[in-house]
Amino acid sequence: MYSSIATVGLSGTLEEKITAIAQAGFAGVELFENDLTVFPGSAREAGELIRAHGLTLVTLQPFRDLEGLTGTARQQAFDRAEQKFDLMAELGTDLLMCCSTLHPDALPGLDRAAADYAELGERAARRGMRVAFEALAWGKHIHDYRDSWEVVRRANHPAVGLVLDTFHIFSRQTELTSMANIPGERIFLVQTADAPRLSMDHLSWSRHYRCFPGQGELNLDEFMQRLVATTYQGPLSHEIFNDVFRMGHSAQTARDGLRSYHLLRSMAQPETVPAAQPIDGVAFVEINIRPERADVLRQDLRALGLSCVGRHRTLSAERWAVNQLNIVVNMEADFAGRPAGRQHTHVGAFGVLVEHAEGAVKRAAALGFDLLKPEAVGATHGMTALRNADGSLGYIVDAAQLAQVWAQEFVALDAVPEGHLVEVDHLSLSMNYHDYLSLMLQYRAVFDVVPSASFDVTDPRGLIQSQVLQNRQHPGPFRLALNASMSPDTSSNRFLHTVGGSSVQHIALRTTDMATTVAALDAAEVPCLSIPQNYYRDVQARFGLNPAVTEWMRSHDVLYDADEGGEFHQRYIRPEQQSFFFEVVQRDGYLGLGAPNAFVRAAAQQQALELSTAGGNAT
Ligand SMILES: O=C(O)c1ccc(O)c(O)c1
Ligand SMILES: [Mg+2]
Repeated sequence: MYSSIATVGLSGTLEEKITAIAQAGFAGVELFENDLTVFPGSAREAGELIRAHGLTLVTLQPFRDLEGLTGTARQQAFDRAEQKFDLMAELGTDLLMCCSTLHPDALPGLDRAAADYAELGERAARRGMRVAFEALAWGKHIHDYRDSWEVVRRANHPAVGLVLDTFHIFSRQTELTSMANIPGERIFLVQTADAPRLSMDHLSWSRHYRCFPGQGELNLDEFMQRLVATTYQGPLSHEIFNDVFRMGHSAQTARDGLRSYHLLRSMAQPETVPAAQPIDGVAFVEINIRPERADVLRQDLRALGLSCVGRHRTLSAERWAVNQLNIVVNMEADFAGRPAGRQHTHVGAFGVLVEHAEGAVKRAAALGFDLLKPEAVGATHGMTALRNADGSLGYIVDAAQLAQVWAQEFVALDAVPEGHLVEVDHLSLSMNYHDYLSLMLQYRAVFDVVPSASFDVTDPRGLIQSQVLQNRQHPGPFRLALNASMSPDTSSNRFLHTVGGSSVQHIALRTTDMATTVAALDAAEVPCLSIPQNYYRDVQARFGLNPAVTEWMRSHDVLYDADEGGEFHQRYIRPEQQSFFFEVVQRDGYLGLGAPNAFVRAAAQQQALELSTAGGNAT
């Protein structure tokens, strides 16, 4: 099998698409005919462009509405096909990909379709060409791969083969066991796509929401195993119709496409790549801050019960800790490997804990992800980092390495205190829309984490799409919320503008005793996000708590939720001040991240912003 991608999946002109595809390292490309139609040169020049970039032109696609016609309509369909064969000769490809018909006059019948394809195959063969037949999920008569295979089988012509497209197969929930009946050499093309599970018509779902394998929810693992069993040897070609991919950033999209291809190959041959490991928690969060601003942060950390337990031996950086919670306050003006263009205080890096860091790093490298090796930037801590699409770093670290980092990189100042705060509960990233699927792929491909269903947070200025990556064994120790918004003024996009790019927007810290943590924050006069009063009327009505409990939450701006696992309390501190902010949570068996409260938080942030702007206090 070899890598390929359809031009429809990228943004830009044909030349831009081909450049991005070649630079990412693909071997082949499917030419979507619209891209040829608007190409300013001839078909021959388009073919030369593709070959000059070292790519194989896998197929011209799609050819539509061939089978099931009679009389002149049938004749015209074959004439049209002959003209596409002329085009293919000039382009330099031998395969025409044909979709099952949507023609209003097309008649049903597998034998009729098989006879049409036998004739098309015969015409193609005369010119040294081949045709491949695909069942569209919304095909008029043929919308199931078992039927398209039956057409190919009955056509019984060496120049007629099958297309398997994972979207069409999974979107109709067709069983995969019948793949075992198809000899690998009769499959001429495999088109790979993933997708979120949505309930909408097949065509709209396919044309707008496809994504790369590893970004959606289809069972591509099983598909790949069954495909290997057929002994198929041809291209694995991503065919992705996606609204975000069409908007731009083709180089990044193409690179992700190749990573996704490596992921598919690893599903087919799991023994070739180290297994994905679960994430056991957030090892540390590193905050980049200018020295003159650090005192406010130190004050907040102290109020939260953290102590400054170490000073970096060579850099202007401090380690603050309590129990398993570690925050590195980095005051270096310019630190190698950090994202460019960030002005404000921001989270420049965080570390994720795995059992064997070396295995996870090897897996990430094998799948083609960008890694920052410590040697490359003259760092002595020994930790390799994934370079997140947002520019921040995701260090991969195991317990032994982490202990060594603290012992060797920092001069110990104090013992790590015990207190009510125990660890990072979750991180919430706000990112550019085009980074969303990129990060999703990275975490899901490298680690054994799974996404929650996607949901929309209603911000006063628009919707924020949100999804949580978490342990497969749920509830587990790791949760990473991904947020992105198409609306320019939502809280997540305001944050992007302030910080100068995607980053961690809030760090949620878990306390075992919210009342004590709140009292300590109040005693230290750490401001918290003011929650609208009406929220508590609704909490009281929904949960029927003791009114005194609700009143305590109201007077302390604590948010509440409960699910089948248990109760949840949250409080946001110093909102908007340092661009990112802390959240303190207490979870007593609760499974989620307080999603039902997210719209209240977004509105409260908007109100806080308006107040601070009106008062001339904007930071
Ligand atoms: O949406 C379409 O029309 C379309 C075209 C070609 C394909 O291979 C496909 O899967 C869908
Ligand atoms: Mg297809």
